[in-house]
Amino acid sequence: MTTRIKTDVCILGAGSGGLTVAAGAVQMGAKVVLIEGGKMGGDCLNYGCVPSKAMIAAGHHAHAQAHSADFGIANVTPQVNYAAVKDHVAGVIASIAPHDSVERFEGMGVQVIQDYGTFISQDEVQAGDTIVQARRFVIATGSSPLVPPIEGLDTVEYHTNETIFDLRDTPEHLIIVGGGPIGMELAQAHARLGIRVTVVEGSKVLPKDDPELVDIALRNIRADGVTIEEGFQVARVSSDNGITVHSDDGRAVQGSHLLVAVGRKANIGRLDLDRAGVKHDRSIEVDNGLRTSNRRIYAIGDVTGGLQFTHKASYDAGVIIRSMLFGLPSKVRTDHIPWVTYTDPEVAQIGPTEAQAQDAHGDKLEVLRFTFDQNDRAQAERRTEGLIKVMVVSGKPVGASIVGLRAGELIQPYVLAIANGLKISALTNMVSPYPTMTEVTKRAAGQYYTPRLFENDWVKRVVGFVQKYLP
Ligand SMILES: Cc1cc2nc3c(=O)[nH]c(=O)nc-3n(C[C@H](O)[C@H](O)[C@H](O)COP(=O)(O)OP(=O)(O)OC[C@H]3O[C@@H](n4cnc5c(N)ncnc54)[C@H](O)[C@@H]3O)c2cc1C
Ligand SMILES: NC(=O)c1ccc[n+]([C@@H]2O[C@H](COP(=O)([O-])OP(=O)(O)OC[C@H]3O[C@@H](n4cnc5c(N)ncnc54)[C@H](O)[C@@H]3O)[C@@H](O)[C@H]2O)c1
Repeated sequence: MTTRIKTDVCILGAGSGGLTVAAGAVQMGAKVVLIEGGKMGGDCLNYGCVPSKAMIAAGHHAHAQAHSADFGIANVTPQVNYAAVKDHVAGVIASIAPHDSVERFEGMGVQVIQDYGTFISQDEVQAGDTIVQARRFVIATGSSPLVPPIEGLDTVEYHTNETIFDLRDTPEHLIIVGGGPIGMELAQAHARLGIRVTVVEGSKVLPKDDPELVDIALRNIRADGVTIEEGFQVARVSSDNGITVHSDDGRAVQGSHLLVAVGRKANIGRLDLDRAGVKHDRSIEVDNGLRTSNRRIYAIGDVTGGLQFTHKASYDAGVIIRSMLFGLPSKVRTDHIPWVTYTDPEVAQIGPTEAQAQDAHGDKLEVLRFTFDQNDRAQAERRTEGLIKVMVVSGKPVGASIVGLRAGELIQPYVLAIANGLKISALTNMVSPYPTMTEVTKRAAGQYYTPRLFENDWVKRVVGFVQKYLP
């Protein structure tokens, strides 16, 4: 028997985006229905950010055991139990899961339906036996691993981010197809756990980041034992001697396990978007207020393509809550969205890279640089390999790139500055506690004033003159 529900807001997908809308909307007084077909928490909690960062943490501990001699502590070969590492990963997911659970959201007053939703008209969605009619819908159905039609791939057992965290048998040699953030984070984590790893990448590794910074990260990743084959476009996979991947130019790599990490595809297959009047190609088209071609329907997060990060999905949620609940105009922006690849060292970016800023701003661009070897805390940690670049236009930072220990934390002052349109002086006015790594962010900003104050004849003449007459 079919049940009908009328509500203010109906959200499809309980990942980072959908959960943020649900929690915000219900706590501000809207009637909310949340439809989730898979696991509460979506990709980030179950197959993405959380398990990958938990694996990286395990890899970090193993690496520290093997690299302590410089601190006067004998190196030991880590005894890694891969299945126990996976228990740790599952434990971390389980500890966060209650926060995203059906119970917590029902406790807030959200009606949760655990099934996949499909539009049956312009203002109705069916999920199982329930039809939901809503004033506004939010599509937050995320993305799935893209598995390209590579010849022979279907003849071998391969993993994606949806299965690799459940693998408990230690791979002897893991081949990773794709040198994007998923590939590189998991490559280094596995190598540090003592597993032989080869990354095969069709073009260049981490192509969206500044190549000068990527080179610094890659030196360390290679030093951890990861073999990286660039310009290796996988054209065929065969099952001779385990698994062999073949490039389009005749190279081959043979291994025991295969992880495919070559990008994402938007989860739109089950939605029947044409019936809802929602325009789409491979992802959902939205305007600058995140509305689809059906004005009652918004789309947020990975399903819209573009920047595919948890914090972007949550940010989108904030943008639409304003227009959906209060009827106020609300526009999305992306110039202040950072991203971090959690390799060691981390690579962090906000705004344009140096090359992109050069194209956009030409002569108006100033690039400030500061290296980690000038930071005392980095010296104490023996982590002096690192670089920050800040792209400045008319006295304001428009972008920043950092590679180095905890770059993802260090970029935050620039995230604050760019989000609020602050001048570079806002960073130099900051007094950083000594000795902290974050001092590099202030010292980089300080480079803006170095030529203006210390290499300036006019300043020198004024100081000389004032000194003559000062009592
Ligand atoms: C390995 C990996 C590591 C990552 N690491 C990071 C990181 O460190 N930092 C970062 O910011 N981002 C990271 N990401 C990206 C991040 O996971 C995504 O950007 C984020 O999860 C997107 O959130 P979302 O709400 O758009 O979609 P999702 O989290 O994918 O949630 C969508 C939900 O919708 C459900 N659904 C789909 N179709 C329907 C339907 N028809 N009806 C009902 N429900 C449906 C799905 O089951 C899913 O639960 C990582 C991704 C991967 C794969
Ligand atoms: N730290 C983070 O924030 C984080 C971590 C992981 C994932 N993510 C998100 O997930 C998204 C997807 O990550 P991803 O690494 O799967 O995708 P990606 O698109 O960033 O990288 C995929 C790589 O695979 C390569 N490739 C494609 N086909 C190939 C082939 N046949 N042979 C060899 N190489 C091939 C591409 O050249 C590309 O460099 C990211 O763009 C990001 O938005 C974020």
